[in-house]
Parts: sequence; C-alpha cells; structure tokens
Amino acid sequence: MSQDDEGPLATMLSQMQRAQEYAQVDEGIFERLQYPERTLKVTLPVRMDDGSVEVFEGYRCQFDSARGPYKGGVRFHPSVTMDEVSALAGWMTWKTALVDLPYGGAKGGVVCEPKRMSTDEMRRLTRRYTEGIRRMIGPHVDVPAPDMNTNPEVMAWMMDTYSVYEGHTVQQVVTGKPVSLGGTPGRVEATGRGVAITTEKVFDYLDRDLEDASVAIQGFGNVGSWAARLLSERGANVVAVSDVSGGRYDPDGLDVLDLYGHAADGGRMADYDGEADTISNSDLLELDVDVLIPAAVAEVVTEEVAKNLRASVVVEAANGPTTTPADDVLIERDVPVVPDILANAGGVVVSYLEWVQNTQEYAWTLEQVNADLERRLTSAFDEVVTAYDEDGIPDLRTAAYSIALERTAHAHELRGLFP
Ligand SMILES: NC(=O)C1=CN([C@@H]2O[C@H](COP(=O)(O)OP(=O)(O)OC[C@H]3O[C@@H](n4cnc5c(N)ncnc54)[C@H](OP(=O)(O)O)[C@@H]3O)[C@@H](O)[C@H]2O)C=CC1
Ligand SMILES: O=C(O)CCC(=O)C(=O)O
Repeated sequence: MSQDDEGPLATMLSQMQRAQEYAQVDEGIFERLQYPERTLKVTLPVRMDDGSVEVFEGYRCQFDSARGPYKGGVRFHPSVTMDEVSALAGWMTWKTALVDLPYGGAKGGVVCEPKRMSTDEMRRLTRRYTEGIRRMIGPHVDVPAPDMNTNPEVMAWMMDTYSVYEGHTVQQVVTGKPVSLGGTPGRVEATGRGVAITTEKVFDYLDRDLEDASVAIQGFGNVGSWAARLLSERGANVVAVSDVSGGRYDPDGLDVLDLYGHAADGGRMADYDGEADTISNSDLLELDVDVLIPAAVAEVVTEEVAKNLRASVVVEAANGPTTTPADDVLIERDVPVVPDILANAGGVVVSYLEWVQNTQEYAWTLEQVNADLERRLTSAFDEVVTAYDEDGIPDLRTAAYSIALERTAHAHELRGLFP
C-alpha cells in the first residue's frame, strides 16, 4: 500500500522509519504498524440557530490497540482531515507506549469553525458526532478526551450522549470531564504541567538553570497558557505568547497571569492592552530565546524556520509541530528537541489516572495526581535520554520512538497477532 509523501501522516511515518534503524522491530510487525487499523468517517447534520441545516464531516481513527484500549483526543478545527487524524492517532500510539500506559492510540476530529458557532450549535454537533462514532468507542474499547477546541463541557456532552444509548451513566467512556461529573483534579492543566516538567528535565540534563531562562510559546489555549503559567512559577521568564490573531512580546518578561485572564475572558492577543509589543506568529518562532514551545498546530517548524531558529532548546507541546526536513536541520545544528510524544504526554497520563479513578469509583486528590504525573514523566524522560546517550541515536525524538516502537511491537509478539 502507498501513502501520501507529504503532510502530518508522512511526517509521522518518516519519524517511525528513522527509529526503526535503532529499534529493529520485526519487519512484518513494522509493516503493520505503519497503517491505522481503521478510520470511520461520519457526516453530521446539525440544525443551526438560524433554522438552517449544516452537514459537518467528522472522523475517528483507531491506530493500534495491541497494548490496550484505543486512547486519544477529539479536535474541532477547520483544518481537520483524515490524514491529520490518522497521524494524530499514530502519535497517540507512540505516546501511550512511551509513557507505558496500558493503552493504544486513536484520535478524532470534526471539520468545523468553533469560534463561529454558538454553545447550542456546538452541543448539537458534539451529540451528533458522538452518536456517529458511538459503536466504536467504549470504556474498554476506545476512550476519547479533549484536544484543540474541546474541553470538559464537550466531554460531558459526549459522556451523556453515550450514556443515553447505554441506559446508564458510563463515566469512563471519556476523560477530561468536569470534576463534578467524574473528572479528575489536575486534568485541565496536565498537558501544560507535563510541558513544564519536561522543560525542567531537559534543562537539568543539559546542566542549565531554568531560572530566568527566556521562553516563547506559540499558542495560548489550554496547553500553551498552562505551560506559560507553570514555567513562570518555576522561575522561567515567558517573553512571548501568541494565538491565531498574533503575539505579544516583552524581552523583560510578560505578565502571564494578566494575559491568562485576558484569554480566559475571550480576549485575543491582538486586543491585549497590557504592556507588550506585538509580534507575528512567524517572528515568534525565530526569537532569540532559550526555549521555544510550539503549542498550537502541526508543521509550523519548517526547514526554513529551523535554519533561522535562535532558541537553544525546542519543547514540542503541540502534536507534530516539526517537519522531517526541519528535524534534519535541528539535528545538524545540535538544537535539542523534546519530542511531542514525551513533552505533551502529561495530558494522557492524567486521563489514564481519571479512567483508573472512574473504574475504581474512588477519587484521588490533586496532590496524588500531580505526584503520579511527575513520577511517570520523569521515568519516561530518563529512559529517553538513556537510550539517546547509550545507543548512538541522533536525537531525542528517535530515541523516544525506538522505545515506543519496541514496546508496541513486543505487545504484538506476545499476543501472537502474526500467526
Ligand atoms: N488539550 C490537551 O490535553 C492536549 C493538546 N495537545 C496539543 O496541543 C496543541 C494545543 O492544544 P490545546 O491547547 O488543547 O488547544 P486550544 O484549542 O485550547 O488552543 C489552541 C491555541 O493555539 C492557537 N492557534 C491555533 N491555530 C494557530 C495558528 N495557526 N497559529 C498560531 N496559533 C494558533 C489558538 O488560538 P485561537 O484561540 O485564537 O484560535 C489557541 O491559542 C495541539 O497541537 C494539541 O493537539 C497535546 C496533548 C494534549
Ligand atoms: O488525554 C487523552 O486521552 C489524549 C490527549 C491527546 O489527544 C493528546 O495527547 O494528543
């Protein structure tokens, strides 16, 4: 079978292929792992507030389940495609394997423009989407969660729609729910917390001090804004942040809490009236900072950006922000990149802790959740740098992938999936 040679799926496949040189997974299993198990496309008629009917397209891709139920978020965004959802489902497979969760990988998406829709329209769309994919999800089958433009409220609607068909409440069918409906404390900020933890870890590894290190973050939604807050709490100096409307920059450091409040009230970066210069999203990527954190969409660090980039470390909060030609440049230039499947794994780790709590019908404290998250990410980070240091692997991404591929392939072998 052939697949496209450009786009997020091609990027994900080339990342796997590079790691296979070191992982040396059985060829037959490796061949299998390059294809998602299945993808469902659904069409979703929704009555809009003005009385018209609009038909949306949605997807759920289940990439691999050898290690356990499929797991991965749902994205509402105008640029969603089947190719992107498949790549994101693959990235979930390697992410859950790398942090050693008993899950496989999946991802869902709906092509829509949430900013132009009312809350009622979003709820009707979410319910339609959940009805469309409900036969392929379930607490021990496939467990969705939030991603771009989806949040605890959307997860509550998904849980309710699924539960209506089951005839009783099924909390474990999604994670990232409101805490009062079976969500866990700590999930909202978990991905940003994981970004902060892995940034601190890579600074320790490089023998550098995070105190006063300058940080630029592209994307100031759930992940970017929490990463900014938690890195500031750890002493770093966040000098630039952005959303779709553009960015704000102050070389002396931004007032992160004020910006957070502005964004939480629905404000755009372009309209922020605090002290800070404006900066474009492309200039932000090339700022002279210690750390660059892409926390928005895929493929923003292109070959050209990689050549001009002046950050000394890149921490990938977004999924798939770096293209393969850009990776080559960054390896050549010796710029360490903490890969997405490690840097943004905090979200799925805490989703797992939510699922465990729902299964046990027992709630943990925030302190327990955060301690478990830190322990799991520290262990995964240490494994990645050990593989990088000892196995002659050229970069942290390839080290992370070789661990994830070996674990997933081992599960296939143990289960005898290839007679
Ligand atoms: N939520 C989670 O738990 C996890 C998320 N991720 C990844 O993190 C990234 C961000 O997700 P999340 O924070 O949840 O999403 P949100 O929807 O909460 O926020 C996305 C942010 O990115 C901005 N943005 C969108 N498109 C662009 C663009 N083209 N250029 C610059 N900024 C842009 C948005 O701006 P605006 O608001 O103006 O549209 C917003 O500030 C995604 O890649 C996601 O897959 C990874 C792991 C878990
Ligand atoms: O929390 C989860 O289950 C998945 C989050 C997600 O979509 C991701 O890590 O990209």
